[in-house]
Amino acid sequence: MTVRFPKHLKPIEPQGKRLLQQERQHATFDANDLMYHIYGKEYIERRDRILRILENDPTLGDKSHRYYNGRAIRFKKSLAAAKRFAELQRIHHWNDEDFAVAESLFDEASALGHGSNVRGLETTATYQPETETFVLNSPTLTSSKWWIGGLGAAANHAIVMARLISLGNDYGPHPFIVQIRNLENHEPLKGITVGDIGPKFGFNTVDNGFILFDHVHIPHISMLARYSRIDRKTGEYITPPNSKLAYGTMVFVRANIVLESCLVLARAATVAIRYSAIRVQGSDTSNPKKLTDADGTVKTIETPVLDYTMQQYRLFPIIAQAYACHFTGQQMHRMYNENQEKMAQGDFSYLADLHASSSGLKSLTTTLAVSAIEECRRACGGHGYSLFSGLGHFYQDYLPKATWEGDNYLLTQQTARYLIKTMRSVRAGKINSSFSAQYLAEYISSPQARCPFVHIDNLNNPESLLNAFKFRSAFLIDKVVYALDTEKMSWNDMLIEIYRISRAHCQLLLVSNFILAAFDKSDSLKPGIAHALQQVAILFCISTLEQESADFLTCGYLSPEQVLMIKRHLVCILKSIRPNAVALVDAFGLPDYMLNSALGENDGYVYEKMTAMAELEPLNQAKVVDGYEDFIRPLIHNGKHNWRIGKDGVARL
Ligand SMILES: Cc1cc2nc3c(=O)[nH]c(=O)nc-3n(C[C@H](O)[C@H](O)[C@H](O)COP(=O)(O)OP(=O)(O)OC[C@H]3O[C@@H](n4cnc5c(N)ncnc54)[C@H](O)[C@@H]3O)c2cc1C
Repeated sequence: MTVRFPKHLKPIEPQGKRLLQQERQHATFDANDLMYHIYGKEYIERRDRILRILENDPTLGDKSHRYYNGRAIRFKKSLAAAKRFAELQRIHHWNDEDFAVAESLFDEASALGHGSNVRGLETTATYQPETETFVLNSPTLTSSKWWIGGLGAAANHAIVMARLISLGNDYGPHPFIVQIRNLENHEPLKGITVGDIGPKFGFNTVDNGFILFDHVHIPHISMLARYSRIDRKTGEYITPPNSKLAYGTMVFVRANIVLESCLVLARAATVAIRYSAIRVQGSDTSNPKKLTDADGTVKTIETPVLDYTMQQYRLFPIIAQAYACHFTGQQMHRMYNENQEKMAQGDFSYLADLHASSSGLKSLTTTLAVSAIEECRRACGGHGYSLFSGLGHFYQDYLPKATWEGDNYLLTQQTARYLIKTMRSVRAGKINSSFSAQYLAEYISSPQARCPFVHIDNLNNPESLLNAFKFRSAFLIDKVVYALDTEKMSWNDMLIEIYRISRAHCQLLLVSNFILAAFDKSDSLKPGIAHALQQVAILFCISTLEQESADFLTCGYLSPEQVLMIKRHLVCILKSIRPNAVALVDAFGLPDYMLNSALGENDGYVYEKMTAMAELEPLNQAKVVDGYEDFIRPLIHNGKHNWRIGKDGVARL
C-alpha cells in the first residue's frame, strides 16, 4: 500500500497552464523567433535531434531517481549513463559538438565525462636518460593531488602536472599522461595510492580523487610535448617556440564558461519566472489581476507574484544577465578565432587583452550565475527549497565553478595586472587599438567629464550608458595605479580595489557587447525582437548602474540626483518588460528534459507534478513508515493509560 493523492482533485482555478498561455498571448514578440536568433537554426535542429534520442533512451530518459537516492546509487547510475553516452555516440555517429549538446541536456556530471588536469606543486618528474623514463614522486603528504574529477574510482589514466627535473635543473610544472590502474582488473598500479576524496556539497556523481606516486617510472613518451620537450637521449630541455601559445586555449575554455553562465542564468530564470507567473498570492489592490474566460467574461483573480515589483526587481535583471553573457560569450569566441589566426602568423598583439578579459569575465559571470540560482530559489518561496524545483542539485553542482578554472577572486588579479599595465602605457603616450587602451585614453583626455543625463529619456541612450561604464572603470584603474606608483601602496593592500577594477572592466565588456548586439545589429532583427532585446539591454545597464551606484558616485560621473533618476527609471523598465517576461525565458528554449523542474516546465502543471513526484518519494511507498514499530509506537503507547483506541483507529480520552 503506497501513499497516493486522490485522483479526482484538481488545483484551484485559474490553473498554471492557463496563466502561462495568457502570458504568452500578451508578449510583444514571438519567443521562437528570438530563440532562433540567439542560437541559430542549425543548433536548435541539432539539439532537438539529440533531445529525442535522450528522452526515449531507457537509461537516460528518466531522471526522477536523482531526487531519491544517495551517493552510491547515483554514482553507479552516472557510470551507467556515461557508458550509455559512449554507446549512443557510436550508434548515432555523434561528433564532439553533438556530444557536448547531449551532455548539457542530460545535465549530470558523470565520472567518465571529466578528464583531469592536475596542478602539481611538489610532485616531481625526474628524467633518467639511462632508462629513458621519468620518475614520478610525491615527496610529502601535501603533494597528494586532490579533487581530480573521475580519478577516485573510474579513471585508468590521468594527466599529471609535475615539476620537470632534468640534468639537475627544475623546469617547473609540465603535463604527463600516466596509467594509474591495471586495465585487466582495475587495481592501482605499483607505487600508486589512489582513491575518492569523499562526499562534497554537490557533484557527488563524480568521483573526485586523490593520488600519490612513490617513484613510479613512466616512459619518455608520457610527457605531453607539444610546446616543450626533453631530448630522449641527452635529457636536454627544449623550450617552447612561444610560451604564450597555451594562453589561447585558456581563452577558449573561458569563453565556454561565459556561455555556460548564460545557460545557468537562463535555466534558473526560466524556473523562477514561469513559477512566479503561476503562483498567485494576495491581491495588488491598485491593479487587480484580470483573466478573460473562453466565453469572454472577465474575472478578477489573485495576483501572480510576478506582478509584484520586488519579484521583478529580483528576477528580471537575471534574465538580462543571461542575455548579456550570451552575447559576450559569442563575442569572445569570435575574438578567440581571430586571435588564433593572428597567432598563427606570429602576431600576438591581441592575446594579452583577450586573456585578461577572459579571466575577469570567468570570475564575474560565474559569480553572477551562482548568486542568480540562489535568488531564483528564494523567489520560488517554499517550493524553491524542494529538490523538485530542479534548483537544488543544479546549485550544488554549479557552485565549484566559482573556484575551479581559477578561483574567482584570484583571477581578478590577472585582469587587473593587465589593466594597470595598460594604464601606465597609455599615460606614457603608448596607445594601441585594444578596447581597453582606447577607453583608458578617452578617460585620460577628459578626466573631469560628467554624465549628461538631465531627463529620464536620456537613460535609454545606449551610447551614454556605455560612456558611464567606461568612465567608472577607467577612474578606478587610474586610482589603483596612483596608489601603487605614487603612494607606494603594496599589491596586497590594494587587493580589494584590484577586485573592483576587474569587476568594473568586465561589467563594461558585458554592457558593450550587449549594446552592440541589441542596437547596432537591429536592422537584421524583426522589429518586435529588436525592441524587446533593446529593453533588456537597457535593463542590464540600468540595474548594474543602480547596484554599483557607489562607484559611479565616487568617481563623480553621476550626481546623487542622477542616481535617484536611475532608481525611478528602473521601476519603469521593469514594468515595460513585464508583459514579455515569460516569452523572454521561453526564448532560451530550455527543454523540460533539461530543466527537470516541477515548478518551471513549459506547460505549467506545477501542482500536478509536485504531487506526482511526492508519490515517488521512498517514504511514501508504504502507508506506515519503516521504523514505526521500533521507534514511534513505543513512544506513543507509553502514555496509553490516558486514552483508548476505537475499532476505527481513532484515539479517545
Ligand atoms: C568540485 C571540484 C572539482 C575539481 N576538479 C579538479 C580537477 O579535475 N582537476 C584539478 O586539477 N583540480 C580540480 N579542482 C581543484 C580546483 O581547481 C582548485 O580547488 C582551485 O583552483 C582553487 O585552488 P585551491 O583549492 O588551492 O585554493 P587556494 O589557492 O588555497 O585558495 C584559498 C583562498 O585563498 C585565496 N587566495 C589564494 N591565493 C591567493 C593570492 N595569491 N592572493 C589573494 N588571495 C589568494 C583564494 O581566493 C581563496 O579564497 C576541483 C575543485 C572542486 C571544488
